Amino acid sequence: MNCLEIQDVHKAFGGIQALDTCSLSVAQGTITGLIGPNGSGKTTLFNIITGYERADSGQVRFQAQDITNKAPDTIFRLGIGRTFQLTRIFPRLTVLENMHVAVQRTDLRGMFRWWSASHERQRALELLEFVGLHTFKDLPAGNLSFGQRKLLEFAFILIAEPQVILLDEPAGGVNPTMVNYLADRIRTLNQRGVTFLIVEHNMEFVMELCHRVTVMHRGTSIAEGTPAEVRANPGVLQAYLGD
Ligand SMILES: Nc1ncnc2c1ncn2[C@@H]1O[C@H](COP(=O)(O)OP(=O)(O)OP(=O)(O)O)[C@@H](O)[C@H]1O
Repeated sequence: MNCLEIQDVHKAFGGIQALDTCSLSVAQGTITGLIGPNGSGKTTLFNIITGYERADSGQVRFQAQDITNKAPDTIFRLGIGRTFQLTRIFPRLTVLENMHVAVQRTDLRGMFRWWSASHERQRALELLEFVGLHTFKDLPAGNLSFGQRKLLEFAFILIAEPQVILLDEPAGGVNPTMVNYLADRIRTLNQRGVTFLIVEHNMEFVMELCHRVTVMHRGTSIAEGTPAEVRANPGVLQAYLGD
């Protein structure tokens, strides 16, 4: 079953057609990679799925429900969490305080009104432990490395227990040990039933981690399959070489 379906989405920025009749689907319970050359429309597609950009036309469905152009907080509440290419943390607050801020953000406040302060703290600590940051909980988040900040952002979205998680370049600028650790956390969550859609330029990471891979080129999906199928597809190499 597909949990996410994108159908014939168009999006232009002025004269630039960022998405052009873009269709793809993400099967429930998979880790799906979204790859493609720079400027092929991957981040624009993420922004449209999560409500940060409006589609000019086309449809986005989540669990068979039309979510096209709904507000980001509505989509988040429905169960789609995402991270961004650049991290969004408060550097002078501690790691734990950053977790509390994440809970307090408007889009989460309504969902967790019933949380007591102690429950919130316990859940925040559990998630910090899950992403391996619990020993840093009392340090300013600004002291964290770039990779650790990405793990902290990952913990933010886990607060809401999303069914689908969209990760935008999770391995970009992150050292290899941290990349392996992140892959392990993604696999663990996937085994618990979370579906992933991951934009990533690190091919080794994508090919080892993902069950399915979709390739974008000039605003549309040009190939889809297992990592081995995509790797063997001559059209994919052509897209990267710039036809
Ligand atoms: N807000 C915007 N205003 C104008 N043009 C934009 C905007 N966002 C994206 N674009 C353009 O749309 C096209 C697709 O960009 P997008 O960032 O979605 O590609 P991408 O595949 O994510 O690239 P990258 O791998 O470099 O992150 C590019 O030509 C880009 O310059």
